[in-house]
Amino acid sequence: MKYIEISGLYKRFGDVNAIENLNLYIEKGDIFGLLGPNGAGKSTTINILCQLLEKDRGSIKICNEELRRSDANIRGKLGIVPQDLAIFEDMTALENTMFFGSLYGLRGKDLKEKALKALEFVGLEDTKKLSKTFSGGMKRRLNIACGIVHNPELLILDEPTVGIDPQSRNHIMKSIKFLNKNGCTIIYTTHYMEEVEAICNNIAIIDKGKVIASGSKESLKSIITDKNKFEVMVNDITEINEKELMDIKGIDSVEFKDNKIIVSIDREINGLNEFILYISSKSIKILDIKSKALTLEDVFLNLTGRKLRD
Ligand SMILES: Nc1ncnc2c1ncn2[C@@H]1O[C@H](COP(=O)(O)OP(=O)(O)OP(=O)(O)O)[C@@H](O)[C@H]1O
Repeated sequence: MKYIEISGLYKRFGDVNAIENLNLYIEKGDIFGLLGPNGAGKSTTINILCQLLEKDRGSIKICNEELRRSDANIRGKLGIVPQDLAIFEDMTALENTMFFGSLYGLRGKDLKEKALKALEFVGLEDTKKLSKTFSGGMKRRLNIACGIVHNPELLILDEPTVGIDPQSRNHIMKSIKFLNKNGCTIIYTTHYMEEVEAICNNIAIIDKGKVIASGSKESLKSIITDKNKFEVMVNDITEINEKELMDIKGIDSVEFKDNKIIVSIDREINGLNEFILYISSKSIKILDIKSKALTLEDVFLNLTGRKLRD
């Protein structure tokens, strides 16, 4: 069932077309990844969806009903975890969570119980200190508790893992999967393709305010079946020139990591032969060659000619 359907969405800020004819739909029960580089239009899209920003034009339907401004019914079903932390530094975790719960109409015993449950869920139940003493990861987790306190049926998270430690990141990833298993539809925006690969089932890749590809992870990767990717370990990487490699016919992209070259090669043109000849011509030894799985980063690179994170 189409849960959310966005069609022909436009938003302009002065001279900047932040969103330009954006179309996408999200199924109920999805963990839907909105993946794109900085400035692609992710936050603008979800701010319009959350009614924090007015669209210039276009249609947003939730359960087949056109979203109207200040629709209280929809607001109650939505949980929002904004990119910029929305917590009060001079309040404790419980006070913050209860404050946001009260905005959603929760009161009394029910409010406190739900706030404690949300804090337990993000692993902050025992914290009595003021939020200003929290680490970045703890603040991010509190931000999530404030967004889920009223048990929303749709949770929108805008880059919730920016600048946090790996432990908090893992906690957030696990929490999102758990919420989803319990019936919550999730929209997750990020420019970290690893996160999208790890938790999302359906994805829209957006760039310059438009959806450039959408579908399941597998269907997106099948866009680039004409490429092979290899990881080549060599004894000395210093003599290898990126431009010379890119000049070899059939070589699509090259990346260097320690003493490894990660190279994407056109299947049609047998560039691997030429690549090996080039390496040998420099008297460099190949220690290992592995075939590598394609990633969403490769899909983005293939579609735009740019990296997700430059
Ligand atoms: N309030 C605003 N005023 C002017 N320009 C804006 C405003 N909000 C966004 N923009 C511009 O609109 C474009 C899309 O921005 P948006 O924040 O939606 O991108 P994003 O994909 O969320 O990027 P990021 O990951 O950096 O948050 C950018 O060029 C941005 O500079």
